[in-house]
Amino acid sequence: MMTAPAQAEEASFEATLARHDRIEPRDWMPERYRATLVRQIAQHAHSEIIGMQPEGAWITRAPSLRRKAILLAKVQDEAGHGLYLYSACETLGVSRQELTEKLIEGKQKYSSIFNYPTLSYADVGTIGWLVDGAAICNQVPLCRTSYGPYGRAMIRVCKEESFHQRQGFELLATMMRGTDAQRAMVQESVDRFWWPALMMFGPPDADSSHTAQSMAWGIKRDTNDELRQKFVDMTVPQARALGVTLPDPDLVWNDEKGGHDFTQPDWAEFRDVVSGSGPCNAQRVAHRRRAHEDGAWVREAASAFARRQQQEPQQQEAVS
Ligand SMILES: CC(C)(COP(=O)(O)OP(=O)(O)OC[C@H]1O[C@@H](n2cnc3c(N)ncnc32)[C@H](O)[C@@H]1OP(=O)(O)O)[C@@H](O)C(=O)NCCC(=O)NCCSC(=O)Cc1ccccc1
Repeated sequence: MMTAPAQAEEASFEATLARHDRIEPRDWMPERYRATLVRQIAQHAHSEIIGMQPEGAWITRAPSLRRKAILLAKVQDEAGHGLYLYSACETLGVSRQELTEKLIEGKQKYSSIFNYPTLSYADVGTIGWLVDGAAICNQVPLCRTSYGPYGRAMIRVCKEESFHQRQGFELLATMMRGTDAQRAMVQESVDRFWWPALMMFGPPDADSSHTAQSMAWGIKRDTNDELRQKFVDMTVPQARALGVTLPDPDLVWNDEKGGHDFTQPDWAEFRDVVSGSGPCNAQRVAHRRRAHEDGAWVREAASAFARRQQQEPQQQEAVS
């Protein structure tokens, strides 16, 4: 039996959701709401951090100084997105340290897309165009998510992602104006990334364990299938403008539904990748673990410095 104060708290939580208002860190929230947010925001933060690897691998091999500067800035933005998201998650009572440990122990997920390799420089453009394009489709509605710190983090993230998407499109458009070999490189890259990009939205609604509850709580604003459809409809005219073919012969406009019909990705492959058997899962997590371990001395030095500053404020002032 719920006590009267507990009932009042729950009623206030429900009323906030009904007004499409925000739940803030100090507000009462059901434990399952909190746990769902920690799961989703942590997965999102880990995706940004692991997502630095496939593109980061090309920084030293960028074809020009201009492309190198652009790629460096993009990868750096992704680190920033990871940090905002870890901060949003910390408002729910878990530390970044805890979340990082869960990631490197394989106890928390990150997006399936980053378990595929980047085999050519065109992949940098395709990731910008398709992967950031899918991320925008998914994240713009999350600016209206019911948890305040998550929604506010999404606003800046989306602005940067939309810039990333345009740089990817511009890179591919430049290659498409180049040689036959460059055009073939773009097409081959799009052929590889199309299906994994469709998987980014998660399993079909009928197999999605969390969608119904997350929609009821206003954490998610659209279902996985709705967002996938939006992504396909948005991408088809862009592919036409680029002059690339999306690798789905059954991709056609359907007047009746006002959207495209398209082939579903291979959901068995998705399950394999999510459960750890994708082409790069082991490599991605090992790399993140190594970076975390190699950075231990920096964390220790920063903590020692902060402790010393607290202990000797006057001395510090005198030095500065
Ligand atoms: C839509 C979904 C991803 C999944 O819906 P939900 O309601 O949460 O789950 P649902 O019941 O439908 O699924 C059942 C199970 O399957 C899991 N699973 C599902 N899909 C995936 C997947 N694709 N990969 C791996 N796992 C997936 C799901 O966790 C659950 O497992 P669990 O029960 O926990 O064991 C949602 O969490 C969301 O919107 N997240 C925020 C956005 C976000 O995280 N974006 C990341 C990309 S950011 C980016 O790309 C930026 C960038 C660009 C370029 C370069 C670098 C960076």
